[in-house]
Amino acid sequence: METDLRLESSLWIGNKRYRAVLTGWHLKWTEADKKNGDKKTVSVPVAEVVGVENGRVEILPQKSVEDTDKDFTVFYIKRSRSRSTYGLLWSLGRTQFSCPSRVLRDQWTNHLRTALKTHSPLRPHRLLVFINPFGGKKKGREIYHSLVAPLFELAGISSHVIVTERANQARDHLLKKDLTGFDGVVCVGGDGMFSEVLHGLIGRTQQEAGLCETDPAVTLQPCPLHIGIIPAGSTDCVCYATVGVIDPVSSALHIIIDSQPLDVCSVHHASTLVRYSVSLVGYGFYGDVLAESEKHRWMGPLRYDYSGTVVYLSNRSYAGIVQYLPADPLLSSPKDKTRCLSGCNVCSRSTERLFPHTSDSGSLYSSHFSQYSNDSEGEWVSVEGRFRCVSITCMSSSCARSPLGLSPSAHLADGTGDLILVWDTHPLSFLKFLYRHTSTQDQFDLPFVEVHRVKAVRFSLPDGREEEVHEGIGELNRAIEEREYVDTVSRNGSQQQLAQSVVERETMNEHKTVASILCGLCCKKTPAVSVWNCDGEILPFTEIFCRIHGQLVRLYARGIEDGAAMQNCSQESDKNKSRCITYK
Ligand SMILES: CCCCCCCCCCCCC/C=C/[C@@H](O)[C@H](CO)NC(=O)CCCCCCCCCCCCCCC
Ligand SMILES: Nc1ncnc2c1ncn2[C@@H]1O[C@H](COP(=O)(O)OP(=O)(O)OP(=O)(O)O)[C@@H](O)[C@H]1O
Ligand SMILES: [Ca+2]
Repeated sequence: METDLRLESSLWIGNKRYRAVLTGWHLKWTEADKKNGDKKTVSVPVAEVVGVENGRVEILPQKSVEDTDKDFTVFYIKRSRSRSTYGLLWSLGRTQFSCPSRVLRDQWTNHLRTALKTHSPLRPHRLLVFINPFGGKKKGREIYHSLVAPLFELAGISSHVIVTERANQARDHLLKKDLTGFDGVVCVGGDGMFSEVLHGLIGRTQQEAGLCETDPAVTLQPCPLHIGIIPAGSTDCVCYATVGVIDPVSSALHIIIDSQPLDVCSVHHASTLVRYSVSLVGYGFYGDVLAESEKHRWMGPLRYDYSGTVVYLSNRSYAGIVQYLPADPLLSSPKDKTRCLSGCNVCSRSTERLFPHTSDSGSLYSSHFSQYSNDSEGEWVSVEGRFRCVSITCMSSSCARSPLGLSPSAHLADGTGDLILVWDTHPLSFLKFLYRHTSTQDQFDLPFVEVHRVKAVRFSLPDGREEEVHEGIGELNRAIEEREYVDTVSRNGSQQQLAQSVVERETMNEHKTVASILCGLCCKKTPAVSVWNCDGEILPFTEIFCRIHGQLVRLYARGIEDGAAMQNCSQESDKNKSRCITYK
């Protein structure tokens, strides 16, 4: 294969002559008329070539085509360090080559296109795109059409675009409409839009597999369609934690070339499925911040800082019983100070453990899944007391507020979650814990903080506590519970019932806000229970059971690329290098 695709000739860039070589894995060009010591070689991995066009072509910021006979343009991934984050920004690199003849030009473009097909056969061809026109700064439509669509076109990807008109439209579409021919689903929006797509795709996959999502013991079927995220929301935590930067062009380029499995946590109450989560299932502080922030939506993203301050000053802690099933401690630890970066070994080994019959389990695209296998599990552990917060996260949950995240050493795809227990403590100590999230200081190195790598968690209230539940919150929960039940039944029922459930869910959201506002106004008492924050949604139940499903979905991403680590890649084999070369 390598020899078939090999092509070597002189090419011109501007008025300089280069020796260009296409091998199976790389396109390289070296200045020809320089002394050996001054010769610089640019090497682009074929896996990072986005597209090849005849003529002298530009794509961004505006498309322009000069249809000349002897020229061709190669577009590829270019990296730069981001000032504000740890990940690397990707942009579209472009080089225009001139050939001495049209025949040679056609030979180059044909060889390059064949190399792309051979080495990147699993790139998406057709995508379903949902744009939330109201997410974040309300720029979703503009971002997609000006920055993303031109890149998809260049990469030969066709897309069907739906601008949503209501909440849950994307989820409902994925649950019931024909998805034949689509390789993946892209959401343009924030974590809320991602969550809609996540629920739609997981639900659809289980329906088609005839599996019952409500049973926490069931091994769920991994989703065959990939999910892509174009960040255009308020927090964009899932994008930040899986790509390392909040940048629509970087994300569009990842959608074109990448694949990354992701763990998902299912949250259950009694025998119902409540929700799925990938970033935060949090009780106490984070639940209270979310509930408080719902009253101040008009503040935009700032509402979280305002609500965080209000909740911090209210100085609350909550009683609870936390039971957890520890993950195998020999595999990794949340305190091992490692980071899950692109090509992470812990995650690759987990792929082999979770799907042992997959032949190419370590490769970028392994789309066949087998049954979930239990490794050496420990015994359930139970702790009881008062907590400032109880958080479960399947990944680091890094975001702009906390660049290393809730659990800096958590892994995207190792089949485990991290349980963070913050025991009741002095307000200043708790502030110290919160503040450490904003720096590289270890938030777990505090005497009132525990962190455990887990596979499942159960939370319950101590005996008698339920009766103490604050009236307003109790009412709120009952109202939501009723509607959530209707919603769950409807998802497994007829289309008419499903349509009914959409109306019910929207009313439920209004009830949530009204009930919490009334509650805040009518009563100054500290509530005995908090609420759960599940990826930015308030859960209608206090007693829950969570289970981590290893690599249940796949994103168009590759995990965070670390600038420093990239430069250590120079000694890698050609195949690995294709994932870590830096362009200057
Ligand atoms: C002194 C500075 C302390 C800064 C503390 C920063 C901690 C930040 C931790 C961020 C964790 C994000 C987890 C991701 C959750 C997402 O799935 C979800 C959906 O988008 N977002 C939220 O629920 C939104 C939740 C947003 C939570 C923000 C909490 C902000 C706390 C501010 C506390 C200020 C205390 C000041 C006292 C004087
Ligand atoms: N057309 C629409 N009208 C109203 N709501 C919508 C629409 N489309 C999607 N939504 C809902 O809007 C919510 C927030 O959207 P999204 O996550 O894209 O933006 P965001 O700015 O990050 O959100 P948030 O302000 O909640 O952080 C989602 O939960 C989604 O269900
Ligand atoms: Ca994980």
